[in-house]
Amino acid sequence: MNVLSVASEVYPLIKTGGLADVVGALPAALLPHGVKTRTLVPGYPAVLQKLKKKKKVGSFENLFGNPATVLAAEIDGLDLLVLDLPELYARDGGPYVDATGRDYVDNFRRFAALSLAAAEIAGGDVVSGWKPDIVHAHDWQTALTPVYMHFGPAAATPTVMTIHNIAFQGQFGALVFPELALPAEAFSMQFVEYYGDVGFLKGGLQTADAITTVSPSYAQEILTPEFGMGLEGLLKSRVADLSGIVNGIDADIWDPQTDPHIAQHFSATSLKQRAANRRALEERFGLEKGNGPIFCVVSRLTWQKGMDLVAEIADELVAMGGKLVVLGSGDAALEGALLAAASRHRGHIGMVTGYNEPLSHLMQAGSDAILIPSRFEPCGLTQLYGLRYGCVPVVARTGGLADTIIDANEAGLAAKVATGFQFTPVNADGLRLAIRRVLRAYSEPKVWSKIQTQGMKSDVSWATSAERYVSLYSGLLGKG
Ligand SMILES: Nc1ncnc2c1ncn2[C@@H]1O[C@H](COP(=O)(O)OP(=O)(O)O[C@H]2O[C@H](CO)[C@@H](O)[C@H](O)[C@H]2O)[C@@H](O)[C@H]1O
Repeated sequence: MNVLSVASEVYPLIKTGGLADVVGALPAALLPHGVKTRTLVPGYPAVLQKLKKKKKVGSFENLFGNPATVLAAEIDGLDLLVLDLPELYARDGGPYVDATGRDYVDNFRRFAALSLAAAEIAGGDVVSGWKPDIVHAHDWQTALTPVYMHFGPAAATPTVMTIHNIAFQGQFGALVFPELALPAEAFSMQFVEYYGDVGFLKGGLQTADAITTVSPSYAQEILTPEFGMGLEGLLKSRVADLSGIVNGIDADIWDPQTDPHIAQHFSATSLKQRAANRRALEERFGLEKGNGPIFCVVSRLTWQKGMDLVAEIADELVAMGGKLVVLGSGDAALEGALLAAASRHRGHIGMVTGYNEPLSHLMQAGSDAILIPSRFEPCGLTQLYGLRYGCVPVVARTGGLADTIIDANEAGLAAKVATGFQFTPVNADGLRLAIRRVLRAYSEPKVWSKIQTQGMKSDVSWATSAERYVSLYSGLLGKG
């Protein structure tokens, strides 16, 4: 089976968040099942620079007014198609924002072009000798793919639309519609019209044959007004085609026994070796040496991720005997509040702002617990990395966090299945209580190491979820 996966980012070429990790790791997990994935991404400078060998395999004379080339390349086993269209993708900033952090004004065109290219490739006339059996689009940036396919040459090819985060919907003013090269009838309730605007994700959710999101709990939550963010009605009407498949992690990249970014390798049977990573972390963040637990945060600094709650309880965390290290960037006010906490508690709270992949590995290896107080979380990956690294997850009971962490309550401990701490309600009081529970468990080394080892033994691989994607794809092909 051939799958065309289309996304705006893919690890290890370009990453701003968890989407890239998933798009980068899923193909290898599908391969043993006979599913061959080609991944189409935009030719941002960061992507083109990293490709050693690339071969032109197709072209467009005119994609929204510009010529474009489709390049084929391979990196770390990923079979890539890269849409080289300098007028839209050769920019100085990131994939979505300019160097000053503002959204590119032509994002609708940049990602409509990616989606249209995917639809044309699915039609089979662009990359000679290759045509996918299934097209899998990820998030709003590629959500017009099934819409273009519906009105184009690949109307019969089954499509899957995956929601990684419904908060980002790709909503643009109605004025952009004439520029999208869609027939007039597409500006209607059944397609892209969304409260009088154009909704990219809305169009994809209307048109795709199957809709998935990245955990079973989030699949339920987005049917409610609290989490559906305006799309709950549409999703309810498509509930028969909606499923939640939990993310896995790339167990080769995130392996404490081989990780090149950590100070000392370790496993569930050599947890003492984690100490060298703790020392490296203390040094990196200027922490005083001591025995209390080190909590870490590796996150975009946003309201979604509950980072205001971390800032709010930081003083008490230190007063209770804990230490805190934070790696993240995002909202300036949240960044300021966390930096202020770090300067109030030098030696006890450390912060590094920005994006730093190697440091994120050391933090999982050297901290005792990872705080994830998200207000909503489609799946979450950092708690899965935490499980694998013996860095006990302390999570809000929501979405994929609720699905992947087993609470260390008495029953969970007695049954030897507990892997972390869940809390609700998701507010400062909830987080405070959770931290108190962590400190109590940490003071009993036997209890603590049991939680760590149980977490390290839990299956965070892609194996089960890859099977679920394969049966979803097969079901769609069977439907014909
Ligand atoms: N400053 C920093 N430096 C280095 N690395 C950093 C970093 N900040 C974050 N990261 C990394 O970025 C990734 C974040 O992934 P998440 O799944 O936690 O959230 P995100 O909201 O991006 O993803 C969305 O999509 C994914 C994929 O489906 C869902 O799991 C999730 O719930 C959804 O919100 C992790 O790999 C993390 O280590």
